[in-house]
Amino acid sequence: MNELIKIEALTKNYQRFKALDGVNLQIEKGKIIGLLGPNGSGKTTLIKVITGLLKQYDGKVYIDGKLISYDSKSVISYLPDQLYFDSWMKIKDVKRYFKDMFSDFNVDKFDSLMTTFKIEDRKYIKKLSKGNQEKLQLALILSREAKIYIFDEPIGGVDPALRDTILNAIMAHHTPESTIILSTHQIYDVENLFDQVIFLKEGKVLLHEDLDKVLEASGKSLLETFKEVFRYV
Ligand SMILES: Nc1ncnc2c1ncn2[C@@H]1O[C@H](COP(=O)(O)OP(=O)(O)OP(=O)(O)O)[C@@H](O)[C@H]1O
Repeated sequence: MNELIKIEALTKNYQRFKALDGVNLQIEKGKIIGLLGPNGSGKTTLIKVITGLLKQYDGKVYIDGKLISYDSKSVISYLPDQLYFDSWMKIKDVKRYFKDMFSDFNVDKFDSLMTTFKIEDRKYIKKLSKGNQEKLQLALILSREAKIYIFDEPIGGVDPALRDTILNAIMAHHTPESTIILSTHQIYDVENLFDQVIFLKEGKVLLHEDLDKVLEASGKSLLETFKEVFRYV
């Protein structure tokens, strides 16, 4: 089965505000997908639904062929953008925690990523720089042998050199069996990585298409296309 995520008529209201409005999506395996849209378009809300953090909504969400449930977490590797660690925790503690929590957590992969990122095990997480915290988060996500990897702004607020390191690590760990969903505003840096893009606007899917087709139809870069589609009046 090629379909890893299927979403039918998904609507999410926050009180009377519609954050997601009748979203239908089918996401296949083996893809790298850019989830793009302006501030407030519903990207994080959609990610929270797919990852099971938000449970109150209308519509149906299937993960790996089954209606979303607590078990769906076993095929999705995701960390919320705000990570909360106790002040006593060192990297080796969070590694142990992940090993206990997720049977698919690959310790060797984690250690190798931390070596690549030059971060030592005995460091306190709270004392890491923002960039190193981003790298730790990335290593935790990538070290699971999951089917779906979701990144919400993995390169927000990091320097351009680190951006490349992070994007290279994501690319290096991608397999034909897994799908990556990457939400970002840094379109210029990532547009060559995507197989497909999803444009969200005011809670609706404006476009879900192969990147090649989008570029061919517009005759412009993805960044230029994005700016044109979402231009503020
Ligand atoms: N808990 C909440 N209560 C009320 N409104 C919310 C809540 N969470 C999100 N919203 C609203 O829902 C809309 C979609 O928010 P969401 O965070 O999904 O957008 P986004 O596309 O991820 O934005 P950004 O690019 O700025 O991160 C926004 O208008 C936001 O203000």
